[in-house]
Amino acid sequence: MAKSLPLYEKTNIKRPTQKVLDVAIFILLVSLDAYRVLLMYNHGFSYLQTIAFLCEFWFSFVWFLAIILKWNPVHFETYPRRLLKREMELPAVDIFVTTADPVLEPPIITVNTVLSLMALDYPANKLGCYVSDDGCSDLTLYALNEALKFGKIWVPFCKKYEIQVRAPFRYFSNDPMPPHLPSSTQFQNDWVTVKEEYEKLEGKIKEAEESRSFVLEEEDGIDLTAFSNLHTKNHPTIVKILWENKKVSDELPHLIYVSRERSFKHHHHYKAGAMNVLTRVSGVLTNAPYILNVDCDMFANDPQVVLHAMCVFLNSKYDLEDIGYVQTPQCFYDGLEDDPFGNQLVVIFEYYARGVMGLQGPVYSGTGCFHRRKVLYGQLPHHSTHFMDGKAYSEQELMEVFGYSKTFAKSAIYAFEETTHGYHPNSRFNDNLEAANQVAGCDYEINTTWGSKIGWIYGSTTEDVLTGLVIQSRGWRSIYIALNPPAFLGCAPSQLVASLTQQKRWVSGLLEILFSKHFPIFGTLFGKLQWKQCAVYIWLLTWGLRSIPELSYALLPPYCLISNSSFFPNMEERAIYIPIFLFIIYNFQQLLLYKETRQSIRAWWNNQRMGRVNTMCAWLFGVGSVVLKFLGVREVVFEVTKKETYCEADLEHFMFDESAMFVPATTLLLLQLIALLMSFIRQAGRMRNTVLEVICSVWLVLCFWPFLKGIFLLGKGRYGLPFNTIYKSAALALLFVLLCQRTTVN
Ligand SMILES: O=c1ccn([C@@H]2O[C@H](COP(=O)(O)OP(=O)(O)O[C@H]3O[C@H](CO)[C@@H](O)[C@H](O)[C@H]3O)[C@@H](O)[C@H]2O)c(=O)[nH]1
Ligand SMILES: [Mn+2]
Repeated sequence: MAKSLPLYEKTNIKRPTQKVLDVAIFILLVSLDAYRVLLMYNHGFSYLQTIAFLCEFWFSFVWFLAIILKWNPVHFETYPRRLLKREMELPAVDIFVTTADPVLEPPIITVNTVLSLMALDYPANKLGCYVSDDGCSDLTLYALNEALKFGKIWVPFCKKYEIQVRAPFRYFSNDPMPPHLPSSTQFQNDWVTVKEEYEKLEGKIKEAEESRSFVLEEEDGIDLTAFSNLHTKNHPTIVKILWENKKVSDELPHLIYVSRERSFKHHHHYKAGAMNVLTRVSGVLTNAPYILNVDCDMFANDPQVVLHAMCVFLNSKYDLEDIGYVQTPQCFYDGLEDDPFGNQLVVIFEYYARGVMGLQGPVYSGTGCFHRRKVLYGQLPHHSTHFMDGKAYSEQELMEVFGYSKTFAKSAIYAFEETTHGYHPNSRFNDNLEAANQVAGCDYEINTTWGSKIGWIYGSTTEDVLTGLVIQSRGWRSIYIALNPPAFLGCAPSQLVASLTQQKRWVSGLLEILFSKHFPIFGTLFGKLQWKQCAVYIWLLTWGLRSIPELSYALLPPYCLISNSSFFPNMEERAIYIPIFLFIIYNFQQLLLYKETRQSIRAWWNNQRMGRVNTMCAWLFGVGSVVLKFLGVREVVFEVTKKETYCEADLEHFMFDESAMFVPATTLLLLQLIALLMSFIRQAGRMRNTVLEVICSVWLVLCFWPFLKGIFLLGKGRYGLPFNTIYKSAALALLFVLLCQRTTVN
């Protein structure tokens, strides 16, 4: 009987080769540590050996954490057809889309994401789509409203012909009609009409963007006066119901625009603040028991994705007791060939996310994630109705936790009970519009636990990881589902600077969590974070710290070459095989990962090179910005990534700007070159004692090759490194050389 068939199956993935290599590398690392200790034991203390030891010890520690993380990879297969066969009412889902800047995030991108979500294969009366606009732009509102009109032909078209890709810009991107589509004349006519309509929509939005003037027709019933003369960082709440579904399952889902109140007096907590506002606004309007959230560029690429997620949640009552959220991987469209900036994250999601799935479950990564509302409201696992933090709360007490809106407190009670259709199925939005405006206000959170215990947690620019950590510390598990083709597709930064800025923000955000009261070990000691999961979080949160040992280690070869010393075993010692094997096996393993995920050798090289560039540029500065934050000098800010609908050719080149981020990498490169040159002149080919140091230096030069080009292209527009960066780096490099020589004299 269909009813008894499970909605998902969990299988363990076997990766014996990877495991063997992982362990081999770990043994080699430990041997290297032991070698250093023995050396110092026998020959006395040395600064050089101590630094080398500390760095290598750190690398071994990180590797150990990574082994825990990757050890039990798991795959989840979900069966939406079986779900549909179970004759049950599907639960409502509120969908949150966040956008923050109409220039960096062009409205046409947001609109496509919204259209893909409105066209999902799920009863439309069960979906509510909320768009948060932190840019408070009438252009975004206008674009959404136009998109809604187009949606009225797009959604039926997609459903009628079972179109797979439901973001129109992707669907129509191959100009001729896709070959695999039905060939009936009716379809072809429809296809042409819909395409024309989409082009009109695109045209209208483009024109509005360029001319900054547009009119909403009277029949739209939307008043734009709220936007006139407002400051985008200081304005009242604007909530617009663009579409209210009249409980018809094949109509369009609800569509609501929200621009929360902003004021100079209140911190707005970036995306986390926006998500909390959406949680409350949706709470008083639809109050669906499940929440899906995506960034504005992450369109739904599999129309059945909600059904897939529901397979996990609705499989059995037992699952509902402790599954908090379901995360899909972040995948990107139009990735540049061979991933020049190493930001496609394929290996991270395939090996690491699947690995964590075998533990307490994936880390929440901000987009493409389904949460249960009551989990965000602070409920503990294994407590059904009405409980938060294990206690029953009255409406009055709920108002103390959730803020002064009575309507919201009432809705929270429904949320804890997790009724399938959400809140007050018979009321209309208009009845609660006032409450919606109220809960989106700046001061609403004062004296509540929003951002500290409930909702999206404040205090980090990677609010996603922090929120997931808090949820998992309460004992919730999470599930990772990786569909093929990917459930959501978004836009990865297509240029070096944007990519580094993103890395820097991630790293600072992660460190903000590491040095907060949410330090994962507390979650294990005082909460319900499993210890292996704790190791995963430590591995992740310490990303930025890695830049310090990596930088120190990268300085050792040039130091030795300049000062005519060595820190690796020399040719006469058998211990020389340790670093040699380490280097070979490590790179072989990495190559294998790229081969297994069907990426090219070039992609491996680019990623490993970007690994070094990221640590030396972005991560180091990420550490710096957190230090400045803790010194009270400057807050860490959330710099939004620029999004594009398509990528120009020629982007695979490194393009530089005036940013100080490029100084450490350029310095490091110059140092390797000077050191190689000096040692070559001094030893004239007799480099028996420093073979490994030379190899390391050459390897680093290869990693920073694009910077070398940047030096030669000095002044040639964005391809060259700015003069400023070069002379600062040269000065630093010379200083280092002088220091090295002084220490050898002594
Ligand atoms: O004040 C703000 C700043 C950002 N955003 C939104 O946050 C999302 C993510 O911003 P983006 O610039 O795309 O950052 P990414 O680094 O690409 O985002 C990843 O990393 C973030 C921080 O870890 C997560 O929040 C995201 O979900 C995750 O996709 C976008 O939809 C923005 O519109 C806001 O709503 N308000
Ligand atoms: Mn993004």
